[in-house]
Amino acid sequence: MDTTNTEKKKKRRIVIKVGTSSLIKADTGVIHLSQLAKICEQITELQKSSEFQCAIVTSGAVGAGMLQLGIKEKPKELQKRQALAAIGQAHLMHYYEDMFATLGVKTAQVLLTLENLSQKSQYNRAMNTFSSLFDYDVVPIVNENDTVAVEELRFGDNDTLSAHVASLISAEYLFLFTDVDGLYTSNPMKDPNAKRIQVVDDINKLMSEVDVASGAGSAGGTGGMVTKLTAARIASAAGCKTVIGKSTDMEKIVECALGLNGGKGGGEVTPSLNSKEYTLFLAAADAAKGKKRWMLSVPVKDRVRVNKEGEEDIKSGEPLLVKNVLISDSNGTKSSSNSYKVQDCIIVEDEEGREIARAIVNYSAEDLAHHNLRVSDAEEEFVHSSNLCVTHFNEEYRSVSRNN
Ligand SMILES: N[C@@H](CCC(=O)OP(=O)(O)O)C(=O)O
Repeated sequence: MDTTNTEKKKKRRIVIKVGTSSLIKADTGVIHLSQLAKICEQITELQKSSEFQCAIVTSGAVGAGMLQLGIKEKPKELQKRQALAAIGQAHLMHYYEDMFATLGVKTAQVLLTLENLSQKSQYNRAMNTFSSLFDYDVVPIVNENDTVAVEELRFGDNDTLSAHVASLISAEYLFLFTDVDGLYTSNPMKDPNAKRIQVVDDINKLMSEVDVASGAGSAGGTGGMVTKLTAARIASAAGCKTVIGKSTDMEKIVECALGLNGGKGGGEVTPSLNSKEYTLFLAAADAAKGKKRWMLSVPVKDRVRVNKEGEEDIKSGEPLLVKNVLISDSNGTKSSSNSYKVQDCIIVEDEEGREIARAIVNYSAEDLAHHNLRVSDAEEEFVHSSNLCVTHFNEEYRSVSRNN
């Protein structure tokens, strides 16, 4: 066979997010070295297989900073946490670098803020940088740039950051490793009837069935189940599958999800996955691309509800018209906090308040609330179709978008 013309095989990209609870021992506050070693070994195996390119999103900078200064309780003041992150980040990277160097893998530190990704030019720069890092066969180790992030432009938690990274690098899988073995119907520590959810293909349905708030994060971390669902929704819209599982089960989860043990499936979802100890979120059949994908990284300013007609239009790729946006009615019932401006990014909800899309709007809340505009400009586009990114996926949405 002529190998000179053989196309270079595209590698499968994977994002692995490791939470504070997996890296710092809760009782002593020290780095969990054996766990860190396991994570690095697992990633080394994937990276050296020539099939995968891996990025790590790691928490633990604040925890490592606390360890350095001998502080036992996480301070409430943001400023102090940001200082601790600055102290701990270098310490954390030192552990990763040492461990990976022993295993023969090179690493890079990438610190990002939501503000970076919300600027299209910086988003593109970051995308290209990741691409070059992968070409150099280096593992990017990502964290939020905690020291400079301002409140309104912070990811705030690394679950969300990891989903943005997965979207940015077109990852096939996002693994959210934590101290629980998946998403439960309620808190398994308190409710003996709590059941683990195996496969999720409709986040909105799931949110109506699950007591998400009960699955809060650990004391050392920031995220919980709510942030994991937000992450899964972003990743799914970007065409990436999300897995939530225990970091101690990392090896078997990664092997199973990626199809490394069975071989044949090549990582595709099979019914046999249903019996594994993690929760798998499926990806959108039609992943958002280009500008629509970038929109997933633009901070959301408000939420707006639409009627059934508006929902149908969004589903079939049509623009959202002014007349289909629900604004305050004569009883004063409001569908949004009315604070968005022209060209802001908002979440579009159905009549029941379930997220269906992200949108960049042509009118401000004030414009819309103005009666004259509503009557005369009802057929105007509130959002152009190129500025609408669907973030809700189930069978109905998939089959509609497939047919278009
Ligand atoms: N950027 C922060 C992590 C914030 C965070 O999301 O923590 P976690 O809930 O443990 O994933 C740090 O490095 O400490």
